[in-house]
Order: sequence, then structure tokens, then C-alpha cells
Amino acid sequence: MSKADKTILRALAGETLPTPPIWMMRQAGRYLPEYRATRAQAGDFLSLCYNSDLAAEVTLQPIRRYGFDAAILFADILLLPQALGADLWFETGEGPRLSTITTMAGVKGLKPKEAIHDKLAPIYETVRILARELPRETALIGFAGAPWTVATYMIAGRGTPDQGPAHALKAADRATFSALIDVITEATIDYLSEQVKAGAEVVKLFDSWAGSLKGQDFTDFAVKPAARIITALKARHPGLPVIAFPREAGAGYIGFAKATGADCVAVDNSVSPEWAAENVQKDGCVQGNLAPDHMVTGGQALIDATRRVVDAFRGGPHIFNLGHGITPDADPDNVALMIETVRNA
Ligand SMILES: Cc1c2[nH]c(c1CCC(=O)O)Cc1[nH]c(c(CCC(=O)O)c1C)Cc1[nH]c(c(CCC(=O)O)c1C)Cc1[nH]c(c(C)c1CCC(=O)O)C2
Repeated sequence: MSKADKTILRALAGETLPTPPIWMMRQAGRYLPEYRATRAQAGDFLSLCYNSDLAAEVTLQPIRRYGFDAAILFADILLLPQALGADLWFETGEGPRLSTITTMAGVKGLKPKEAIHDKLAPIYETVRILARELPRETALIGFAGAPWTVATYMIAGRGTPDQGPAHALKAADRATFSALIDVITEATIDYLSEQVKAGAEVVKLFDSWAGSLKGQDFTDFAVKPAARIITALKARHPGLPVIAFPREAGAGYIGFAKATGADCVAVDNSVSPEWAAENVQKDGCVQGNLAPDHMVTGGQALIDATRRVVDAFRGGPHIFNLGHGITPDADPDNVALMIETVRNA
């Protein structure tokens, strides 16, 4: 089998396949007992991210268990801010905490992008291990956070329900806010480029909080940074496929692929698959969008909803996925049922 036969790469190139390739956001995660065991062996989540052998191991676990068509590098979008000089830690049961950046002096105090690779070297090593060890039919996806989403954590120092602190800085001190977006954008290009050099075949940009950017802000801080990153990456790595995920963008999903140069737009489950087929898939490959709750609840409702997603996207290129990451309370048997349903639909 040659690289060109990997089903995800075919879908990303615009091919309509009889059965959509499938992978799952957060497919390596706490719902899997083998993940919990390896995480315990590493000590904590960040130690797992920076231990290349163990990070490769947890990336491979869902591939062995389920035979997904793609593996996603095990890491986190907040490793980049840490490499830029922010402090980062995870509060058990709560989530990430970072030192905050809210002034121009703070932005100027970040490390130059050339300095990020020392800290991120173990991530590139994880990619190299995976490029060697993955089954030949499995594509390897690298990723980074999109600048807006990463900035929301760097400004607030934590996850926030409405991204209030980032919106406040954007309103009060546009120059500082824009300078931070620029620093993240430039560093993200180099970070993803190193992942590609190490063996990532696809890259995905996670803009988890894109939905809270409205109007011109969506254009300036979701569309434009993504376009800049994608243009630069494709100049360095001709033919590199890119998936963009402007989560909860709603009408902002329309035209996003054309405006950014993304080969595929991942859609969350707040839009119906029929709407996404009509409005987004007309421009190319779509990824999504089964509600992650079905991985908890299972049963006939899971089967029906899975078939509905497959049927809605049958007329064009599609990568089957959830609308957001699988949650820790999911039942691994429901994942198997979803995959069986997709492959027999
Ligand atoms: C916002 C964001 C983060 N990280 C990420 C995003 C964007 C996607 C999204 O919206 O989910 C992206 C991410 N995080 C992780 C991956 C690895 C690849 C994958 O499995 O999809 C990816 C692509 C591992 C992870 N990142 C995290 C875990 C759980 C850590 C653990 O094992 O305790 C995993 C598997 C931790 C994390 N990391 C982050 C938060 C808010 C949390 C805490 C919430 C939680 O616990 O689920 C930041």
C-alpha cells in the first residue's frame, strides 16, 4: 500500500468514498483503561505529553483496539504557550492553569519563535516514533491550537466559559491583543512545520472557541490567522492537507475552507449534518459530526444518529468523527458500535 491509498488522505484530496474513513477527537483518553494505566505510569498528564515513548504508546492504543483510519499525535494545544515561556500546570479535576499575559511587556517578554523547539523536541520525537510504528494504512495527524483559542488561555490563565478576559483585552488594548495573536500565529507555523518534518501527514488546527468571535472579529482572528498558517505551511510543504476546526462557528463554517485554504472543515454537532452537507461540503471535504454524548448513552439512538451522519454526507468527501472530543465517562463498547455502524452503513 502506498501513502496515496490511505483513506483519510483520499478524502482530504476530495474523493467521495463508499465508506467514510473514521477517527475520533480525544480517541486516546481517559475513557480507555489502557490510557489511564499509561498515564499513571507517566505520573501526570504533562509528563505523559513530554515522554515520547509513552505518548506514542497512548496514541497507538486506540489504533490497536479499534483500527481507526488515523492516529492523532498525543500532546496538547497548551504546550506551545509553555514553550513560548508561559508557566503551565493542570489542576486535578479542574483543567489547565497558565501564567497570564495581558500587557505589551508580557507579549514582548515571550521567547522568540526560534527558541520553542528545545521544549517541544520530545513532541517531534513522538511523531517520529509514530511514523515508524503505525500500521501502513493509518494516517498520522499532527495538530496545534488556533491562535484565538490559544490566546484565550494565555490571557485568562485558564479555560473560561465565555472567553471574557480575551474579549476584554481585545476591546481595551487591541495592539497588545493583536501582537499576541501574531506571536502565536508565527510560532504555530514553525511548530506544525516541525511536526510535518518529523512525519505528520496531515495537520489540524483546533479553534475550540471560534464560536465566540462575531462579525469582523471572526474574520480578523479566526479566518485570517488560519489563512496565514495554512498558506505558510503549504508553501513549505506542498500538498500538505490541513483540517480546520472553527468550533461552533455556525454560519461562519460557510466559505471557511475557501477563505483559509483548508482542505477540510471539521464541524461540531451544533449544526445538523444535512445543513453541513449542503452548506460546507459543497466546497470540499467535511469532518464530523456525531454528538459525543452517544458514546456515553449508546443503543439504538447511537446507531440511528451514526447512520444519519453517514447518509447526510454520502454525496461528497467525508471523514467520520465526533462533533467534539469523546468524554471520560464514555463506554468503550459504544465506540466499537459506532465504528461497526459506519463501516456497515
Ligand atoms: C481546548 C483544548 C485543550 N487541548 C486541546 C484543545 C482543543 C480541542 C478541544 O476543544 O477539546 C486539544 C487536545 N488535547 C489533547 C489532544 C490529543 C489528541 C486527541 O486525542 O484528540 C488534543 C488535540 C489531549 C488531552 N488534553 C487534556 C486531556 C485530559 C488530560 C488527562 O489525562 O487528565 C487529554 C487527553 C487536558 C486538557 N487540555 C485542554 C483542556 C481544557 C484540558 C482539560 C479538560 C479535560 O480534562 O478534558 C486544552
